[in-house]
Amino acid sequence: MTTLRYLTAGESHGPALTVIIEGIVAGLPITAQQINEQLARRQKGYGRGGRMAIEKDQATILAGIRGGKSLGSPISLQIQNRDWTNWQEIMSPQEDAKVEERQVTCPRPGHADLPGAIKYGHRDMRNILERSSARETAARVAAGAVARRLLAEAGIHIYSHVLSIGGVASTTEQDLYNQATAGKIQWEDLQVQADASPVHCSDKEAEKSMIAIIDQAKAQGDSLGGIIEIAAVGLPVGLGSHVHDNRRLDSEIAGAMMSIQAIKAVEIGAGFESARLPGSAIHDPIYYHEEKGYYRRSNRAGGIEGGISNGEPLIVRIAMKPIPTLYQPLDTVDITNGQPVKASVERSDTCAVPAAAIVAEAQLAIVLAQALLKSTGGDRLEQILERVQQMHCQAKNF
Ligand SMILES: Cc1cc2nc3c(=O)[nH]c(=O)nc-3n(C[C@H](O)[C@H](O)[C@H](O)COP(=O)(O)O)c2cc1C
Ligand SMILES: C=C(O[C@@H]1CC(C(=O)O)=C[C@@H](OP(=O)(O)O)[C@H]1O)C(=O)O
Repeated sequence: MTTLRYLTAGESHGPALTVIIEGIVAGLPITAQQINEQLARRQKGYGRGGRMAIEKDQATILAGIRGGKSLGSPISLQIQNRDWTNWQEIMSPQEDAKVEERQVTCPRPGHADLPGAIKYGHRDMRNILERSSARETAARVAAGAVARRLLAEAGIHIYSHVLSIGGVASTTEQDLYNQATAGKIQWEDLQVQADASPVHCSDKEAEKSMIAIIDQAKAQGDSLGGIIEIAAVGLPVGLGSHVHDNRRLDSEIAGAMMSIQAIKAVEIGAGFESARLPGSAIHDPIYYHEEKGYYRRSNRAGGIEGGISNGEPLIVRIAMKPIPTLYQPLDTVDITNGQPVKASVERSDTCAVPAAAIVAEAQLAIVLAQALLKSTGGDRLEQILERVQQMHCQAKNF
């Protein structure tokens, strides 16, 4: 069984982020430009703070790719932090680093500052925030870009859009995914529209209200979360398994989504709605067509039954909490003297929901590539692709 794994390293204001991806088969065409396109998508989005004006994320390929194709060896990627030049004396690994500067001693409610400091015994909570920062998601998106190249070869594509920000919800956006699921509009067109929108939502009316509410939150020193929907199409039947807890595709997806900084809830298909309705209104009746094989006319299961992909589009929704750093900070306690104070203010985003959508696409790509490699085995791309074709044929002719 081929396993795909990855490991990131890097502090937010350190010299660079690094990611090593192991388990990508040989022969996968992949370029730095394709990785950089995904990194650029993550950097867009209305409501981000000053840092995004400093960074221009680009991946340097250090290992595992030669002549535009994967070798089968671990792939190593690096993304420079341009902001490092402003932090090198403070963040230096050398003993003479100016660690007494920019110390954080007033923990921000909602961030990892206090529990992290207590756990690791750091009196300067910068030692926690540097790694708990979602800067690390750039490395995940780079890994996800490699995974999505593999998926694309196998005919699997991933899309996302924003459904709501700070409670301002689009009334039509959800319907677009329903129409795409029903084959009435193209998924690609939807993605182009979402990518062109500053809030990653194709509903222009909702976009205006979302921008207005972000502006308002910023003016008030507040922050906002929101809801994102992610879809994967082209999956063969049979990714994941019902036989063991950690082989269920839905459990792997939920874990990956919850691993994204500030994501607090995950739904697959009808999700929480399915608790409200009777079985007759929730489960998707099964039909058979000579050309298509088995299919559904609805997709409330969101493409997974029994922990296994059923061939329908995979639909995942996630909720992001508001950014914890507030320019009008909440009450906290100064850990140097136990006195009540206002929380530390670090340069911060007001809303990062559009960026989190791209991170969620990357996480989904990684989980699906892992599941694909587990089901297909193989060491080279053509072996994977042959097996995927076989899976499609077997499902159709079952
Ligand atoms: C793309 C992205 C950007 C973020 N930007 C900020 C930020 O500027 N300031 C901040 O305090 N938190 C930001 N966050 C959220 C924190 O990283 C997150 O709230 C923190 O890790 C604690 O969340 P947790 O309890 O889910 O781990 C961002 C999250 C994401 C996904
Ligand atoms: C750097 C990124 O996001 C950062 C995530 C983040 C946090 O606390 O999570 C805090 C901010 O960092 P800084 O204080 O350096 O501006 C964000 O900018 C990024 O997405 O690349």
